[in-house]
Amino acid sequence: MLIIGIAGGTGCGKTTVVNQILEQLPEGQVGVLSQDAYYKDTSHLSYDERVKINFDHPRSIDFELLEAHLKALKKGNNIKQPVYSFVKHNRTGDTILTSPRKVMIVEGILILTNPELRNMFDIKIFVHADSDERLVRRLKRDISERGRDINEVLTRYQTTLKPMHQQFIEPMKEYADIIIPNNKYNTVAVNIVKTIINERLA
Ligand SMILES: Nc1ncnc2c1ncn2[C@@H]1O[C@H](COP(=O)(O)OP(=O)(O)O)[C@@H](O)[C@H]1O
Ligand SMILES: Nc1ccn([C@@H]2O[C@H](COP(=O)(O)O)[C@@H](O)[C@H]2O)c(=O)n1
Repeated sequence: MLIIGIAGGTGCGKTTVVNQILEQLPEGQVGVLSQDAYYKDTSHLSYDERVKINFDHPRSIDFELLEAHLKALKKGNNIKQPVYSFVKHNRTGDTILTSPRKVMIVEGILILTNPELRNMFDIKIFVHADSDERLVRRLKRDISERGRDINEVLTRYQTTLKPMHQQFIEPMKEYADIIIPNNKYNTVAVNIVKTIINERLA
């Protein structure tokens, strides 16, 4: 199994890059684990308490479960990937049955901060977009898709997102094998990653 880790700040385009990679590749050969599915279970908290969580700090992620799932897939076992709701700030209780594939992609803002997980990646990719571009994208996406308003996004950006990005995410570039500049759609870089994957699948 070839395991590719794709990191980068919120709104840099990780999900978009993953979807571009998956386009035209043979169906069922490449699987995806999203760090967002591994936000810790917060069922014991009220909604008002959940809203206040710092979702950009590594402690908000259930890395133990993510690592256990990746190890299980590597051994050839199926896993049940949790489904997360950005509206409820919690897991929904549903799961998605995920089978091992020849190539597994793990994507998320903080996946390179965890040394055990980082060591499992054969290729580490960091997607870069400037912070103003990421903020604009995040505003548009969170308002249209994640049930937020402008005040929520900007307050979260100033209080947690920006400082956590500087403290935990940006320094992870140091570990990257490939940095994809993504202020604009970058088909050249995506095609290079696709070529590497196709070689593995051949
Ligand atoms: N290169 C790009 N140029 C313009 N918009 C982009 C680009 N990449 C992604 N987007 C848009 O920005 C938003 C955030 O992208 P997404 O892939 O969800 O980022 P991430 O997964 O890193 O948070 C989405 O609405 C997406 O369509
Ligand atoms: N309940 C939550 C959980 C996370 N977030 C934000 O999501 C961002 C990470 O996801 P991307 O798809 O943007 O990489 C992260 O910056 C968290 O602030 C949230 O808003 N609510």
